[in-house]
Amino acid sequence: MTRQRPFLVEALTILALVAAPFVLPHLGFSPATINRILIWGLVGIGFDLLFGYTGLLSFGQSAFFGSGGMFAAYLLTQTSFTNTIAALFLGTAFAGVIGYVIGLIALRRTGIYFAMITVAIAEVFFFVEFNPLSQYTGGENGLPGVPPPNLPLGFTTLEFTSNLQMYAFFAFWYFVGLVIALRIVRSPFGLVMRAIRENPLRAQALGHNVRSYKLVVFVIAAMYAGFGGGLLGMMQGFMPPDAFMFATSGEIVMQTAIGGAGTLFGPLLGAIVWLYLSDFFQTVLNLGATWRLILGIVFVLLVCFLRRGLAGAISDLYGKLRHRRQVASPVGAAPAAVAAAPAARADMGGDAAVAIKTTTGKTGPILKATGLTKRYGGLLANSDIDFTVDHGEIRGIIGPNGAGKSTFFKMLTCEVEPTAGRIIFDGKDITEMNVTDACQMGLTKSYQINQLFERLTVRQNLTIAALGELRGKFKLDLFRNLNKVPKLNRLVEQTATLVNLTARLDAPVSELAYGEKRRLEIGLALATSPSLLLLDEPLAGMSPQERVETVALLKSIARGRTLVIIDHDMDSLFELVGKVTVLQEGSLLVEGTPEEIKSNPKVQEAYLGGVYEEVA
Ligand SMILES: Nc1ncnc2c1ncn2[C@@H]1O[C@H](COP(=O)(O)OP(=O)(O)OP(=O)(O)O)[C@@H](O)[C@H]1O
Repeated sequence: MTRQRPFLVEALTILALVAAPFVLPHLGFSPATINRILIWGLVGIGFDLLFGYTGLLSFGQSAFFGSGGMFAAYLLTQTSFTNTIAALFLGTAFAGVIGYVIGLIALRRTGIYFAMITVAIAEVFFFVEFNPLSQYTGGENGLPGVPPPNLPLGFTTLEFTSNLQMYAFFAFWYFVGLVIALRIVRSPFGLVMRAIRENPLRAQALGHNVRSYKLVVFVIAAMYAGFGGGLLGMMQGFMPPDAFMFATSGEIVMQTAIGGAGTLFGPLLGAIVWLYLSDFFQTVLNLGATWRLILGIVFVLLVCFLRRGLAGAISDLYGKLRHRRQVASPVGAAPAAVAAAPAARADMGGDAAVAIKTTTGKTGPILKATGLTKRYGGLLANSDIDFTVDHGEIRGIIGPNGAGKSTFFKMLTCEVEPTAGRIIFDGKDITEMNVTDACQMGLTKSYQINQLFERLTVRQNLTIAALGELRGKFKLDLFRNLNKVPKLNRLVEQTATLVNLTARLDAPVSELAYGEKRRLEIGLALATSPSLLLLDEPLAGMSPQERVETVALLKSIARGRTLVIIDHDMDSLFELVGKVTVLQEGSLLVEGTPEEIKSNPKVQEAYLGGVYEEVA
């Protein structure tokens, strides 16, 4: 895994939080603005987990911000409740419950539809706060009289009444919120979140229950928002109804975009810029309503020119400086790289048999499909196919373009539901199963067109696949250290060795050559330790040299495994497989050994059209 300096980020954050109330006032920040920045920064951490790390753009945070804040304020102003910290946590829990219910609805859709549902939800909450629930929320008056935070210690009660005391209280909770979020993003759960952001369909196909992961992150983000809402009420001594306004959600989104999504610190930096400028334009320059126009222009400029936001720009600059320093002192850099290799080998522990499963010595069919049919409207992509694969078999599937090969694979891996027919895998009927459960059972495929996690490294890609195998389809291991998952490193490194990517483990996928990406595509499927692996055109798009290398690789992968391979490169395929199935126009034409297929007149006529004779 990547080398990290433990607690460096946390230590720097503490330093910055301690220095801020003494430094920022000299730069023109009022104490109230500084406190407000912390609240927005904290709410933004939750939003960043949702948007920056999991790729879910929600405009509904105002609903949770308002609900959590109102709940805490209601307890403290309308009941005999006096414990502010308990009220904050109850407000947070309330926001979490609401987040759970809304998440169940909103997460039924993805992309723009998900975002639009969250907009609608924010509006519904705004309406509900002002109308049916106004007797509890104070309607347009909000709830006045919220006490400042206090901490009962038994013998005395600490009161946080002055701006600086409140700052200390907010900074403490900001830090706690940050540490929790850092633990989450460094956990196996956090890596699956990034997988979902990059390629949710592949994450699903690698055995992760994407919907459950999304729901948990949605609830976490709602809880951060609810906690922030509670803090706002205490800071202002009044819970304002405009917490529920859509503008609240909009500001969280904009501040995160300015500061940099997927960084955790981005929302705080964005809040610093946003709140400072809005104060400056309104109170120092007295721009009247024009401040919104100018702030809008500043927002557009920042987002256009700093694509990864302020935090992204700072991290890019730091990366460049580090790179320059390494180039300037190559002697110092080399030993580190060299040292990494033995460490990796040591991690393999010389125990190559442990992680990736091979065949179990079973005999007989591992997969049996009968009458498999897929209809797309009027088009019959697959028609009444009977197909059996035995344990330990290496099967090839060929057929002209459009013969229905990929559709057939999609049905076998439960990516698409057959129109008719049944699929029995390892003795179990999986016809109506989903792709995640099929993968968990040990049936998966590599894709004809690469489906990788592009912005992550090779190691992270393989880790995502291996996590599905080692943790099951869902695990709430939010605070577990990714480096401490048993067998994980070994499984990742064994897979990298199998697909010849050991030297590229820490390279971002976007920097790989095409052939390397194709090998990683196979590696992702392999890292799930499938008992039956389907490879959809593994040689597609490769140069002749890459094909030769990949065929050699596939031969070594094939040892002790059960594989079905689709490919158009018949010479290579016939070298690899023991038996070939030929599809034509969606139907099974013939099955046989490569020699039988080569000489079969039906195949010659219907599929090869004599071409293979020429090649042979
Ligand atoms: N989602 C879909 N909706 C409608 N038609 C589809 C869909 N997927 C595939 N088809 C059609 O089904 C037929 C079989 O497609 P499929 O991709 O399975 O063929 P193939 O043998 O894998 O082709 P190739 O070798 O070019 O990849 C084609 O006519 C294709 O256009």
